[in-house]
Amino acid sequence: MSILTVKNLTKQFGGLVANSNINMEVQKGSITAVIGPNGAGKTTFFNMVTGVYQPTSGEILLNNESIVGLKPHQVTKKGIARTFQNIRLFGAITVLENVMIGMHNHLHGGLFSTILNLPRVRKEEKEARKEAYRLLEYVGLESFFNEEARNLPYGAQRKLEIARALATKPKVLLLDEPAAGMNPKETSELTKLIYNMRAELDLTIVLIEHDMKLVMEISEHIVVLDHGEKIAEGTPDEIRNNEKVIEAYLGKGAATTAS
Ligand SMILES: Nc1ncnc2c1ncn2[C@@H]1O[C@H](COP(=O)(O)OP(=O)(O)OP(=O)(O)O)[C@@H](O)[C@H]1O
Repeated sequence: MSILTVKNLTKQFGGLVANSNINMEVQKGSITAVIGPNGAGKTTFFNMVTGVYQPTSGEILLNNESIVGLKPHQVTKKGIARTFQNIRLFGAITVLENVMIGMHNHLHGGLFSTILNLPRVRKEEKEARKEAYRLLEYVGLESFFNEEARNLPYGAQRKLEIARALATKPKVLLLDEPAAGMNPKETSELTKLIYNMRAELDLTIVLIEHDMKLVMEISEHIVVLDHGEKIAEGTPDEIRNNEKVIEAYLGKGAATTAS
């Protein structure tokens, strides 16, 4: 069953067509990768799905319901969360507080009740802290809970972004280059985390990634973009051996090196 469907999705920036008539179905519970050379339109695609950009034309359906026209926070509420290519954390507040920010979409206490320090709000905040800590444990960052986010090593900051995205209780998680800047040990931990999240949290995961070892190891389905167009899609084996993809992106050694 397709949880996320895009139909003829197009985005133009002036004369530049960043996404051209993209059609795609993301199966519920799958791990899908979107790959392609720099400038192929991958992040633009994520930006449309998350409401950051409005498409020039085309449809985006979450569980058969159109999400075109929604603002980013409304898309988050519908169940799509993301991380960013350039990490976007609040550096000067703690790791735990960064995760709590991800929760504000489903907390009830408004400004007035917060100012009045109502018992209901205090209780809610206490529970939010507990839940945030639990998410930090889940991604393996609990020992950093009281650190300022900017003091975390790079790989840990990437994991913190994932914890914050999980705090919004998503159905679909979009990861934009989650392994960028990670060392091999961190990448292998990340691979495990992605697998576990999908299995344990009933998630569908879509990732943009240049690390082909990770992509080939983890994805069930791969979509390849080049110059804004979808040039191929299929299983890792099909993509690894696809002439067009080898030509545009993977290079000649791909069939042997990224296995
Ligand atoms: N806000 C914008 N205004 C104008 N052009 C843009 C904008 N956002 C993206 N583009 C252009 O759209 C094209 C696709 O960019 P995009 O960032 O989606 O590529 P990408 O595949 O994510 O690349 P990378 O792998 O380098 O992150 C590029 O030519 C880029 O310069």
